[in-house]
Amino acid sequence: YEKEEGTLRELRIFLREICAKLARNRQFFMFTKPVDVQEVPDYLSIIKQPMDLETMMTKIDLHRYLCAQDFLDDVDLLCRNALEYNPDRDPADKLIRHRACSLRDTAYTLIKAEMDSDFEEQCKEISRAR
Ligand SMILES: CC(=O)c1nc(NC(=O)[C@H]2CNCCN2)sc1-c1cc(O)cc(O)c1
Repeated sequence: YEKEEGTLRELRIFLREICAKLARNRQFFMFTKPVDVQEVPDYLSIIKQPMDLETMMTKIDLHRYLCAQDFLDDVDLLCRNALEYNPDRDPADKLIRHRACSLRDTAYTLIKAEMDSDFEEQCKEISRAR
């Protein structure tokens, strides 16, 4: 059991570094904090499950991610929300869609490049057993 806790601790350290790296990228500034409903009043009428990088960092500390794919599921949600809220040919919409896709691709590439595949397998095994 202690070994499992060690594995999950290592996963949290790894995910914090990935999340911090994404949040440092100025291209992703609009995804770093929850959408401000003062600025974007109709947001919650369109997007039912908001997600952002600050919320994801908090979820790491709350032990809500038991494997890297759980984290990437929230990256996918963040990206889908941006595509849904910004569907038009309007250049502002296109730019936000492009940035959202770039964030998603960057997250997958960083994790695949820096994560041991059998480490992720161990995490998934722990996740399945709980
Ligand atoms: C994150 C997101 O999906 C988002 N989308 C926007 N879209 C628009 O403003 C498009 C919508 N169609 C008409 C032309 N404007 S603004 C915005 C946003 C940006 C921030 O800097 C902070 C924040 O909280 C939210």
